Amino acid sequence: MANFFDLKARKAAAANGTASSSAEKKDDGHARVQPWVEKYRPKTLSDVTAQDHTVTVLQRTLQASNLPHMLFYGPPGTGKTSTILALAKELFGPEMMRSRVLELNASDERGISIVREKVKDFARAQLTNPPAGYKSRYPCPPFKLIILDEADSMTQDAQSALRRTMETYSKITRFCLICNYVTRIIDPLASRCSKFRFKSLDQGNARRRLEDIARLEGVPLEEGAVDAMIRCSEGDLRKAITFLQSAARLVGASNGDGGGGGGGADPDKMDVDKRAVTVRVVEEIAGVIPDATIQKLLQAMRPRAAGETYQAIAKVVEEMVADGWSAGQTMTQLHRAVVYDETIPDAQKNRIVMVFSEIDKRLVDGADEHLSILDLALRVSGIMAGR
Ligand SMILES: Nc1ncnc2c1ncn2[C@@H]1O[C@H](COP(=O)(O)OP(=O)(O)OP(=O)(O)O)[C@@H](O)[C@H]1O
Repeated sequence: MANFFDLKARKAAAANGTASSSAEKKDDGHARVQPWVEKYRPKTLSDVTAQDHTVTVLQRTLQASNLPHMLFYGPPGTGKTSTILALAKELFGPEMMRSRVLELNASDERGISIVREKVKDFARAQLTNPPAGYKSRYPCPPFKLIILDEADSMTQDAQSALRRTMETYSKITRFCLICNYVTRIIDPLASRCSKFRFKSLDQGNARRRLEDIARLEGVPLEEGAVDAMIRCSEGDLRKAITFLQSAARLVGASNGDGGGGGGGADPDKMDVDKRAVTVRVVEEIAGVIPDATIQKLLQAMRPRAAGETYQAIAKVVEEMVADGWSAGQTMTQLHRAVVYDETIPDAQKNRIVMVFSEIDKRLVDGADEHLSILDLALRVSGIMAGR
């Protein structure tokens, strides 16, 4: 039964580790670039990092060959999809994955008709039996698994319809709902599931993973580059790995094709100075304004003699606009810089935050970016000066 769409099949193949190197070659013999997020997607539960509690509980359910309905929730890029795919693979084995697992997540797969047709059809379908001898390698328990990624984007009607399907076919079909916002899952559905919270990856784990990938791909890293990837990705490991791959391609620092040949760097072939991934390259790819620029703006906003403040701020803002930095990005980074600045008293920070929210709304309403940032900087500067 071909339950996977093309995309899903490719994703699952990558998850299964079945994307052979020959499959990565185009007909003309050139290597096709494989996203490192897929290449390094955890293949087993024990490959999943930083989600120890969840992994331990799931490993127990694996030993018991039984699964409850599950709800995985948490921020993007923290391993939710990888975990359920790894679990499914360990439970059913690669051969039976095709007939026992249905994964849906595309944006057009959220309406009630999908739940009524595709999900229900799969949920009530007879189980196919594993080939002889297969069970000795994989538990392959007598149920199927439906993975609904981005379940928080399902309409309320679709979620209500799902509730019934879940109940009716629970003997032969288990569900795993995946979402970022658990509050968007209706209560009757959430209460039928065991909930697993995925947390943002901490610095240590994210660093180890990124450094491992860089080593395997032969990517030299400037000091601080991994920190920059972690900072710019805000706990989203998918984003961080993508930054690493994009940066490596930009500086021509990965082995072979940029899709990675593995095996580590060859120091003889590599001009480390020229080809290392730098902090600046990472920040550029991430669209992050250099720290020095934000500090310059903050410096201009510090209290100074009357009349000079406007000139100092206007000059920096003008340079930033000329460099193409967006108001949104400036606001995000300036906000962080101000909030973490211990020299600014809390009472002032409270007032400053109000200014940020006001300007943010104004920008959403379509106000001019240059003028809005200028206004923001001047008003925050005024508050910092005690006015
Ligand atoms: N905990 C983790 N351990 C190892 N790799 C991880 C982890 N989290 C994320 N990754 C890496 O990031 C990629 C994306 O992870 P995954 O798709 O599982 O995230 P997700 O939580 O399902 O994200 P989203 O909510 O955006 O769907 C994986 O292919 C893997 O390379």
